[in-house]
Amino acid sequence: MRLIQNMTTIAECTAPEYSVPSRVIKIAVIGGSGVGKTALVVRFLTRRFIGDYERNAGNLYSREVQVDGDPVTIQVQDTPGAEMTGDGISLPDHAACSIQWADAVVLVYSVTDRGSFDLIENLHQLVVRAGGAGIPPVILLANKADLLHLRRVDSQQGPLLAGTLGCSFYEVSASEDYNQVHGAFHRLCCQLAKQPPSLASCSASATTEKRRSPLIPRPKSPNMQDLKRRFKQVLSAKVRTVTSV
Ligand SMILES: Nc1nc2c(ncn2[C@@H]2O[C@H](COP(=O)(O)OP(=O)(O)OP(=O)(O)O)[C@@H](O)[C@H]2O)c(=O)[nH]1
Repeated sequence: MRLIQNMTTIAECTAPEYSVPSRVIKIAVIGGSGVGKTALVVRFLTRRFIGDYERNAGNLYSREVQVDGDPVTIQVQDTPGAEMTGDGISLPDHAACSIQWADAVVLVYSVTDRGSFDLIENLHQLVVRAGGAGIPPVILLANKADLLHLRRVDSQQGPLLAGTLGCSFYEVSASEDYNQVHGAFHRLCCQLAKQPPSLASCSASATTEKRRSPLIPRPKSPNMQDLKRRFKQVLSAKVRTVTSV
């Protein structure tokens, strides 16, 4: 019951009803496995940090928010983790499709995982190749900044890499700091919302449609139900723990 009340509060804060159709902004979140992609997306959209997630199958989350006073529907595509293999990078099909679909890409590594940092340049190349003439805006997020004792990527390396790639950089902690996470995503949304509809996405964006091959399946449909299910799972796990003590 408490959970439902909380969800209602979140919905009231961030998803008011609008009478005019809102602009749609599509963001794909890409990175190595376990870097906190899901945690970041859920933190941004719900303010909450949930410690445990099933391995990522690639959910699409959708929410209406206000950007500079205008209603905007933000769709955030969470993706399965990329990995480095002997012959290069292995990116699940779903993540590759998401790059084609998105208006903007959030590249994520964990400061505790050197391998995830080493993937970023290759992932950026994939984004550039998928974008063709119209490379989408990209931001680089270094997550898990709270785990100081486990740090494997120096704090100067992220900004340096971002400078080389020509994208903005944010070091964040999904677990400790909502404002950092929100700030990074929100600035990206503002940037996209300022672009004219022909460049940023609206429901029938010409640019996005051009980049999307008819053979590429669309990412999974909007899934707030899945979020609610996860909250319930976490809540019932906590209740079980309390009962068993
Ligand atoms: N300490 C700390 N842990 C985090 C942070 N972000 C995520 N985690 C933890 O890291 C683990 C992986 O987080 P996920 O959000 O599932 O990562 P993912 O990138 O979606 O993982 P895959 O689904 O395997 O691709 C979970 O145990 C999270 O609780 C953070 O900022 N700080």
